[in-house]
Amino acid sequence: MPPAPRRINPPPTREKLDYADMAVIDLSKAQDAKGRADLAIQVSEAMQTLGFLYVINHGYTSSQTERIFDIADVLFSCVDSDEKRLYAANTKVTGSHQGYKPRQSWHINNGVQDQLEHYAIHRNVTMRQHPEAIRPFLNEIEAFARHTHFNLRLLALGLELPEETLVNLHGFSSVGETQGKISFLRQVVLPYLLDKARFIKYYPRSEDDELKTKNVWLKGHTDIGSITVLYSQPIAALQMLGQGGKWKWVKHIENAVIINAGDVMEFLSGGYYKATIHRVVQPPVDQRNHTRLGVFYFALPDDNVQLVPFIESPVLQRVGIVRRYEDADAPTTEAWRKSRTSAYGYTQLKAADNGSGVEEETINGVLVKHYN
Ligand SMILES: O=C(O)CCC(=O)C(=O)O
Ligand SMILES: [Fe+2]
Repeated sequence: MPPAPRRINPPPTREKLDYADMAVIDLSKAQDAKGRADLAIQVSEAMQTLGFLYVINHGYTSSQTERIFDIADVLFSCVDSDEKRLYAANTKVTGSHQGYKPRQSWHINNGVQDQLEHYAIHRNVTMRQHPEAIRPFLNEIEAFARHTHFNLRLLALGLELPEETLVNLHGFSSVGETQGKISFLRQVVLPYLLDKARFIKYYPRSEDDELKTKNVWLKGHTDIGSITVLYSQPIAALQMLGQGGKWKWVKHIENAVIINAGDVMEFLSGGYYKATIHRVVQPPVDQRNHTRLGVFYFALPDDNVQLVPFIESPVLQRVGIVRRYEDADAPTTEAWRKSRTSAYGYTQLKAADNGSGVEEETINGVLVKHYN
């Protein structure tokens, strides 16, 4: 394997934080059908309540995970600013994140721009050119992206869909059959063939920026796609909006991944799986002054998929479907992804009428909220 500079993280914080009580899904128990059925129930419950869960024993060893973080940092530490400009995503125009997002391109609050840089790579790593320093690692990034298939089986099982069908569908790669009624399996399994890995590096900010934004680094939001997979790392900063409107910290678990559903999953599951609001804030005192590196996997269905709820699911037939729009008005993934992505951080948000401090925008007829 080509060498990558080693990146050393600080130890986990010693501060007592108000942590979210998230379910821990142990994938080593997924060896047999009974184990998988039990896990599916746990996943389903977690997705309907907190909307955030941990997965452990996901098949990557700690050193494999560390290696991915080292590789991710190459994109930020080993590429100079001229070359970064060459590979800029130009998200506002393209509605796509592929490439670099430079620091200070999104508005956070009170005139303060973000201090995070990110790089997104499509699962098919050959789709675009990448900076020279990262080229030796593209095979490993592709393997990493493929590695994340596992979550979907459990999420689909939670909707009482046949497990074997899912397994068989893992090799499914055609995206041309999207006319007529598309099955949920296809909509939810397909994403893993089509979406992207994203690496984010957050830089410490000035005291002035901290004051003006009340320590918010990335505003409260729901994710755009179906599922986000986030590799747990020790710098505390991620918070989710818990029941009762209280922000809870997400605790680091060594070599766990954190999974949450996004808007698309909420649409497809008729509100059954919740897209939970989360944000990033300044880390606790003993972890400030460090950069914070994040490794993510964002799943999105194929661009042609119309985001209508999966009416075949026995679970949804029992509990009922909550629609955010009429089926006839449902956006395609492409329309949703492009308008959400190009608006994020760039549009002027409107304060909600109820004085709650929440800001709003309307995307494809769906009200999208941002929290401070
Ligand atoms: O940095 C994190 O922990 C979360 C980032 C996030 O929410 C996002 O990129 O959508
Ligand atoms: Fe997010």
